[in-house]
Amino acid sequence: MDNMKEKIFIAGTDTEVGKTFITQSLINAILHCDKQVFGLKPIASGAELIEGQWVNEDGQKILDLTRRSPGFAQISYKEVNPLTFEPAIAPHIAAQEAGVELSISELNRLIQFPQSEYLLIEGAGGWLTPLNDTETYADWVEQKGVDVILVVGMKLGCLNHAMLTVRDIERRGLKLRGWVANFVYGEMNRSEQNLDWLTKNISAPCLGVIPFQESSDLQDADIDTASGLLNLQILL
Ligand SMILES: Nc1ncnc2c1ncn2[C@@H]1O[C@H](COP(=O)(O)OP(=O)(O)OP(=O)(O)O)[C@@H](O)[C@H]1O
Ligand SMILES: C[C@H](N)[C@H](N)CCCCCC(=O)O
Ligand SMILES: [Mg+2]
Repeated sequence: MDNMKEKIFIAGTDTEVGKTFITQSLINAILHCDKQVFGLKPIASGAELIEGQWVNEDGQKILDLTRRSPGFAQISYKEVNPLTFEPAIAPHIAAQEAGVELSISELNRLIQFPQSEYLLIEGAGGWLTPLNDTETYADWVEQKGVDVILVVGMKLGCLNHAMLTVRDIERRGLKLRGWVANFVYGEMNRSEQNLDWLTKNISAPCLGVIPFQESSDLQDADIDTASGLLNLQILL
């Protein structure tokens, strides 16, 4: 029986805006509600060889949390991150260099959505990250018809990045479930006014405002803090 309630793609206004941190925080929050959740990082670039396996940091972080979910303690790295490229560059270039096909059909071949109450899928880079010369990651999301949560990296320039992304998500007929303001770059001038503008201009709800976390390497405590600031009501 299909017990899947929610399938959500975590998009960002750019690379390094906190998609992984917010994905971890969402998984953590869902686990605290005693729900089953599986995190996927289908495509990752930037990896190191560990015991004969290419491992990406995002993939490992999402695997570690997913393994805490009921029934998923034994899942393998590849189940979370099937496509891993060594250099930390645009995935379509990394794939080309590695002689690996990166396409919608290849994603569909490699990824069978696991049976889980919640499925969170972290993208790579921004919304229109290419898969190849003709397809983007967003095209795959559109084909799968999954809902989207957008992580906005709060900085000067993010209003434009956020609205371009929101408009393209909506143009594709996808549902934007909400957005998260992540102060990943530290303080921002006129942050309140910027938050206010985003709130007025994005029709989907703001699920949380996450302050800059001081720890140099984000730990479980930071994930707990962010989880506590996320409003999951729309998902539960
Ligand atoms: N609120 C925050 N406060 C402090 N540091 C943060 C915050 N959010 C994220 N970071 C840090 O910023 C960096 C980028 O975050 P993260 O890896 O989650 O970005 P990303 O959008 O997933 O990037 P990618 O496109 O590579 O997947 C990481 O070092 C992370 O620990
Ligand atoms: C390596 C990096 N951290 C991400 N995983 C991939 C970023 C892809 C960006 C593509 C682009 O230029 O828009
Ligand atoms: Mg990431």
